[in-house]
Amino acid sequence: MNRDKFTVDWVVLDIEGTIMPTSGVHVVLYDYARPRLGPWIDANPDDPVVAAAVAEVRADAGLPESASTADVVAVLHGWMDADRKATPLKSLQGLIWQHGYAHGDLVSEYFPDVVPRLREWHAAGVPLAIFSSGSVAGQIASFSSTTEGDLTGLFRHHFDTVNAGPKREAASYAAIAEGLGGPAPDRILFFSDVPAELDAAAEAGWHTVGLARAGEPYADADFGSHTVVGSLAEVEVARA
Ligand SMILES: CSCCC(=O)C(=O)COP(=O)(O)O
Ligand SMILES: [Mg+2]
Repeated sequence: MNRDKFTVDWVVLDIEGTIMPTSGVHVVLYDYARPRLGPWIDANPDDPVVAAAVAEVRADAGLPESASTADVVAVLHGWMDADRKATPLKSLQGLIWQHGYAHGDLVSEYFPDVVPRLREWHAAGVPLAIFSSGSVAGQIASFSSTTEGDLTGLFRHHFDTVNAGPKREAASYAAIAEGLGGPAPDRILFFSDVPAELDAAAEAGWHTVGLARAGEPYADADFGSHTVVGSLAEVEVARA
C-alpha cells in the first residue's frame, strides 16, 4: 500500500466522521441524549454546568427568563435536528453521555482501521490528542467504554469548543498548539472529515489529512490541497 508519511510531534484527531461513524454520533448518541435532556435539566438545576448551559440556550434563542424546561428542550432538539454543534447543547449532551457510558448503556465503536492505528502510533511514542465539538467530558467518557476496551490512555489532551474555540477558526488551532506545550505548528498533524476544519488548521500552520470515508457525509467533498485518504491505514506517522 502507498502510504502518506508525516514526521510530527503531535497528532490531533476529530471524532465524528474521522474515527467514529457519523451514525455513531447522530443516531446512537443523539438518540440517547434527546429524551433525557429535559429530565436532566430538571434533576440538576444547581449543577453549574447545567445552569450555565440553560442560561446560554435562553440567551442564544431569545427566550425569556421565565421560559420553561420544555421551551429550552425544544430549542435543543431543533439544534440537534439541524446538527448545530452549539456549546451549551454539547455540554448537556456530554453530561448525559457520561452517565450512559458509566452505566453500561453506551459503548463506542470506531471505524475498523482506527484503534489498531492509534495503538500503533501511541506505542511508537507519537502523542495523540482529540479536538471535537463534543465536550471534553463527553469525549473522555466515550473513550472509556468502547468495543476495544478503555482507550482513554491513548490520549494526552482533549480539546473542545470551550477550551479551544470553534473548529472552523484558525485561532482555535493556535490555542490548541499552546495547550500542547507550544510545538512548532508544522510539527502538528490534524485529521478531520470536514474541509473547513482542515482549512482552519492549515491556516494555523498545521499539516492536515482529510478523511473521505465511503458512505460518510463528506466522502465526496472538495478537500482542495489537503492530503486525502479513505482510512488511517493509508497514513504513516513517526515522532519527530
Ligand atoms: C462523545 S463525543 C461526541 C462527539 C460529538 O458530540 C460531535 O458533535 C462530534 O463532532 P466532531 O467535531 O467530532 O465532528
Ligand atoms: Mg468530524
